[in-house]
Amino acid sequence: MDSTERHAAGTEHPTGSAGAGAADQQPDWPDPARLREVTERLAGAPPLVFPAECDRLRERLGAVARGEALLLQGGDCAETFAGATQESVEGKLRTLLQMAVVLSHGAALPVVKVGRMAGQFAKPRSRPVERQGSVELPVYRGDAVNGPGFTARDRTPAPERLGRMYEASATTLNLVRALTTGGFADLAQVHAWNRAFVAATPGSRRYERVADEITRALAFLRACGGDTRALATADFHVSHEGLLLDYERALTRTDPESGRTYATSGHLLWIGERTRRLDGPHVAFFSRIANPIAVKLGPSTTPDEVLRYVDLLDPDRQPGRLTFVVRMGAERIRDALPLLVEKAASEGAPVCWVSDPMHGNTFTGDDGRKTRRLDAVADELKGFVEVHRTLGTHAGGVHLELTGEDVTECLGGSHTIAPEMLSHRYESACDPRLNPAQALDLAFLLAEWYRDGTAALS
Ligand SMILES: O=C[C@H](O)[C@H](O)COP(=O)(O)O
Ligand SMILES: C=C(OP(=O)(O)O)C(=O)O
Ligand SMILES: [Mn+2]
Repeated sequence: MDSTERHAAGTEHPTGSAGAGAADQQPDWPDPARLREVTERLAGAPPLVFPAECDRLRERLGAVARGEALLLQGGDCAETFAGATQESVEGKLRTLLQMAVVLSHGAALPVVKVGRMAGQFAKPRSRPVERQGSVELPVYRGDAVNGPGFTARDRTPAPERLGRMYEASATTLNLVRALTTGGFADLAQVHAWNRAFVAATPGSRRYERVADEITRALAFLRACGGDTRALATADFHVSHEGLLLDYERALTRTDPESGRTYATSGHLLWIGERTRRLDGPHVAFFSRIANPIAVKLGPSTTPDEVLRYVDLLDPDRQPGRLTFVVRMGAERIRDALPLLVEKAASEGAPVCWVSDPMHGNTFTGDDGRKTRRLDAVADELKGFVEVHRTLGTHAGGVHLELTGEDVTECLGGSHTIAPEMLSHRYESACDPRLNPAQALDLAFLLAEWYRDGTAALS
């Protein structure tokens, strides 16, 4: 058996198939032979990301763990193959870069930018099937698995989609790399976009103050002989939920220099709330890859579980290796988070704490669409910052579902989206995303909380 075959076979693979029981949330592939063919091909394909890039992100996240930087992570809930276009990738990048400038100014810290991009094609779901009238079909699990149309043909999991996931990820990464090393990320240009947003935003006096300060800071930088183009190369990495273990195992590679094994499907992978079973195959797989990794923590998480994740996933206590992304809901964050943070701090675990204020605040509106109120999202984020301020720990950043297009999927914001507007442009393949104005609203609020504290601000 050559190394390619070993990768595909699983049992002798460096990331193995350990972990009790079957992996949660895996598709019911109807044709295992076809699945094997596809994963064997992927096991011989070039890596999408390289070990040195993953190590670099881990170092940058080490600064977040030490309180010297912030993490901004964002992108679609579910990427689609059709969405791997220049326009769509540019829009998300632009929004994230704009947010990063605002946050960096507010917190006076560098911002580590990570897209939910170039691999976010698979979804865990609450229910395995969807029923419409008397017809029941497998639920849509992301373009990596099946199609969104409510037909048996679309909904049958098709392994060749894993090959298309690899290709769409490569296309997206190519765009990300080109855009972040070209003039697109020039700080002066990004700030000009922010000024345009502020000018077009109703009641934006508070934003104007921040935008004026950034304008002055840029003028000062130039006066000192600095060059905003020197900042044009944005350090940008990509991430996704490492959900489909067949795909992830096929794309692991062992670095001949260090002998360490990396998932090469993305720089950072995370374990979702639905697959974080301590004795499960996802945790076992993640314990064997050297990438920076994250775990989503929902409201049922206990302090002891937090410690077990640290022991299993970051036994060397390496700053930047492990990030906890908390998604409790606005009503629970202030009660549920302190015990978890205190437990990790008392053990000296050098983890990053990041808020996902989206997934605990989803509800289904009268028209049957999933949505989120920006007020609730902001409230959870504020609660997250408050908890850390009270404990004297570092609120390490934010993880958001957002898009660069003017969609109408979440409610509220300074360009108010009202419930009757949801149908205008609801395009998400899964969960409702912030549009660029809502994402920037949140960035300006968060920047104020970092700068001035949360107490004095509404
Ligand atoms: O993105 C997260 C989950 O996949 C999503 O919230 C699940 O949605 P569902 O409850 O509609 O299955
Ligand atoms: C599935 C997701 O979140 P969670 O695992 O936190 O529910 C997600 O980030 O899209
Ligand atoms: Mn989601």
